[in-house]
Amino acid sequence: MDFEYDAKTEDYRKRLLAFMDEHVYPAESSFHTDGWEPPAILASLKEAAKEAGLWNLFLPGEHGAGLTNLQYAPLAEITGRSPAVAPAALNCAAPDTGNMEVLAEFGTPEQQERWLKPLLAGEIRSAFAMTEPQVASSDATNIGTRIERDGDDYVINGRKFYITGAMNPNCKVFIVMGKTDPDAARHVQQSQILVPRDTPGLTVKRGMTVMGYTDGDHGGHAELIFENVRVPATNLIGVEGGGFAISQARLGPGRIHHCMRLIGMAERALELMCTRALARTTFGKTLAEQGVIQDWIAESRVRVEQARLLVLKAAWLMDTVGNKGAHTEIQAIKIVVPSAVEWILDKAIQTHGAAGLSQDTPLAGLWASARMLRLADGPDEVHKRSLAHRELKRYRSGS
Ligand SMILES: Cc1cc2nc3c(=O)[nH]c(=O)nc-3n(C[C@H](O)[C@H](O)[C@H](O)COP(=O)(O)OP(=O)(O)OC[C@H]3O[C@@H](n4cnc5c(N)ncnc54)[C@H](O)[C@@H]3O)c2cc1C
Repeated sequence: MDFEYDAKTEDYRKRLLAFMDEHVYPAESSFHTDGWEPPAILASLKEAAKEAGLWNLFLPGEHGAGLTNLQYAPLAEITGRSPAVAPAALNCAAPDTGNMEVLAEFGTPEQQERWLKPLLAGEIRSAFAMTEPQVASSDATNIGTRIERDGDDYVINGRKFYITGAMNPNCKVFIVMGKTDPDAARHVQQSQILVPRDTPGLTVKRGMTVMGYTDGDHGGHAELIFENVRVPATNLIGVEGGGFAISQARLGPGRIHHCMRLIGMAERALELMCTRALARTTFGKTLAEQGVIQDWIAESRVRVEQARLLVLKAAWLMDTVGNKGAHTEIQAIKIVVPSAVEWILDKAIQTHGAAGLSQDTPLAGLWASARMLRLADGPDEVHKRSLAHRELKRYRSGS
């Protein structure tokens, strides 16, 4: 087993680390806004990233940088050190990454020309609208929004919430999941369709915070109302009834990208924890000399290494046996990594005392991100249920 990065990954890492020092960390304070608008500095960061050849790193194949998951993992980790700034600057931010993957894989040439091209160029943003406030959306078969065929159009009615990116005025298109045939078999009732933001009948009702944070450009989550929203039938992605299968295809990469970035968040938290522990003295000793703090530091290092190894294994499996073959490991990392990183952030906050809860360090915002990732892209319990089913299947008689 070879634990070294290959030459291409090393080259990207070196350039990305320099980009973080030169552009990303100095821009962080400009991203601390209470509003929903993307900070003005983002446009110049994107130009700098393009110039540095650090663009669309997440996307394998002809449309992106052509990196494998294993090559992208350590790079996404580095961007996770500043998750509100770096992924957006490099055009590697959710939910656009998943939407670009869907359009690259399932989009028609016309859909790719109209939406994928400007997304790849970083000219517009997009959102993915599945979750609904009225139903338990962790079970995607509950989704009730109707997408009904009417002549050459589809007409959409429904309500969505926590739709990431929708508060950003530059978010020009939504991929909406809804039911085209409620009477079909459970997993072929749903379809996905492209809805331009300015379509009549679509209302961005309100912004939704995450534990009080607007999430700015990184999130900007919103509640949406669809009232007789009419789009041409050619806006359907793939085939009628294919929505569930498309969701499954997008979630594998989306989940691992989140986990890769979480590792970077944990590394940053550990760095801050150690620096603070060495700098503060209580009761005649530095915090770094207190046994309990040493325990947190050691535990943090061990947990982050375990998490990283599991993420890298999942990435390697996605490259070698495909996303489907890596299903168990993708679920495993979605269960393990947000919790591990939430724990590390909690200890880093505690080490900082009151300052850890304030806007003077990035820790409180990072903690909220780790906490929300125990829900977003599926709650822990749902991943555990599905992993346990697969594990039990191995021992059922006759299987
Ligand atoms: C910050 C943030 C951003 C998001 N962005 C998007 C987005 O861009 N687009 C989008 O469509 N959605 C988005 N979501 C929504 C997210 O995907 C859903 O919240 C998630 O899938 C859970 O659905 P729910 O909220 O309806 O919870 P429910 O389905 O009502 O579940 C509630 C709780 O029930 C428990 N539970 C559920 N099933 C089981 C089970 N089988 N066994 C045991 N316990 C169970 C879990 O503890 C779960 O947390 C986002 C959410 C957040 C917080």
